[in-house]
Amino acid sequence: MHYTGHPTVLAFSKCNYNCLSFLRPKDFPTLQNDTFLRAARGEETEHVPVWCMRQAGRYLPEFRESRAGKDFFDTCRSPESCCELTLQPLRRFPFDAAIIFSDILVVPQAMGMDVLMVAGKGPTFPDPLKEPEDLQRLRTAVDVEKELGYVFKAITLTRHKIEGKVPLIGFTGAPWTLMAYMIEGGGSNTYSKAKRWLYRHPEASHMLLRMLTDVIVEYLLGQVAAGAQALQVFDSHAGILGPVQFKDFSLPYLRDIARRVKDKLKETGQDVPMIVFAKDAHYALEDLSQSHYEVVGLDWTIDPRSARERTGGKVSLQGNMDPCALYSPKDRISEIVQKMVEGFGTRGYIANLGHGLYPDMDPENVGAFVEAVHQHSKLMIKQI
Ligand SMILES: Cc1c2[nH]c(c1CCC(=O)O)Cc1[nH]c(c(CCC(=O)O)c1C)Cc1[nH]c(c(CCC(=O)O)c1C)Cc1[nH]c(c(C)c1CCC(=O)O)C2
Repeated sequence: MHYTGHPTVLAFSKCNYNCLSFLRPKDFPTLQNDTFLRAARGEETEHVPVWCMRQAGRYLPEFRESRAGKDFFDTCRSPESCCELTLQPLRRFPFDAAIIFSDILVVPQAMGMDVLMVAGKGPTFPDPLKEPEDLQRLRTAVDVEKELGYVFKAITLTRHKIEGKVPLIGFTGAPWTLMAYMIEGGGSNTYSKAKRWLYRHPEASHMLLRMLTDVIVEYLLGQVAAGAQALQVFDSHAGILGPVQFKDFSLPYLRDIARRVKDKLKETGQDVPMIVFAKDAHYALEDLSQSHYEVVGLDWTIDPRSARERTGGKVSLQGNMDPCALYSPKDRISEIVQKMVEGFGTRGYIANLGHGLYPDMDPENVGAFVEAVHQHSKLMIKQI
């Protein structure tokens, strides 16, 4: 990493994590490209902003090199590493936003659960929640600053090091998605252990979801205080629920998170756009567009025009190219992007993929995607 310029940052590079406290969330460099923030608020832009979920990831050789031989969660706990990994994609592509490198599973860790990242298997909980009694194992009053302060430090450091080029997005997992991991113990095709709780132990399920919601609200507020300029809530396993269970076990908590975060931020005169990404929950689009989030993120199973109709202009939309379209030749990517942007329209729209980038994707094609969004949208906006 090259630390240049500001003397405090220079000093920082020589010290370790423990002496980061002097690096306060203040005097951040002026934001030069606010296209993403304007689009989130439905304001006019000169081009459609674009970023990719998992833009800091294994498809980049420099990411693989930085991560080599290091434990995943040790990397998450190192603000310097998180900062470097967040900045890597920005050095290659003109993305309009950065997302802090971290993971949604740091929240269950903060609540007292062990989570390991096992190569070839993914996230693994050695001791998942099995029965409602297991809720007693969780910390009741989580000291978010103490348990997750390392994420806040990573955000503050990164916001300085981005030098105002683009806004920095903070994020969290949604209560249902985190609950699913905590009970399942890892990834699953059916999430049937977690869904079993919903049918068999609805009260305990709501108790766990409420506990998660309380931690998430504080966590998101801490991220904003540390320098996050937008927030995304990932409900990656929303689709497995179906409309009835989503309305009962996910939506109320997603709403509660947005309302509580916004109410608190209003007290201090802050306004930070919030994005909800409930993957495969197309059945809930109408509800999601009235859930206090400025932006609704979409996976690729939703047609852009019908998403616009169903959300009735109430929110900005983000998404939703099939990540696998990046396996196409570059001219085909450009055509697919053009259709997508035409479908969504250029106002109140943030281009993204419908889910994260995969490790075997060609960085050059990611570059072609970003360029196509900028190029087509600039032309379309000029013609309006
Ligand atoms: C479900 C979920 C997780 N983590 C996350 C989600 C929600 C988004 C989604 O639906 O994908 C969120 C996440 N995880 C990561 C980010 C970083 C920011 C970014 O998008 O660039 C974000 C936003 C880094 C990461 N998190 C992870 C990686 C890859 C592992 C590595 O770097 O060694 C990255 C870049 C690990 C991870 N962490 C998780 C999974 C399923 C995996 C993949 C495991 C595997 O493929 O082996 C849990």
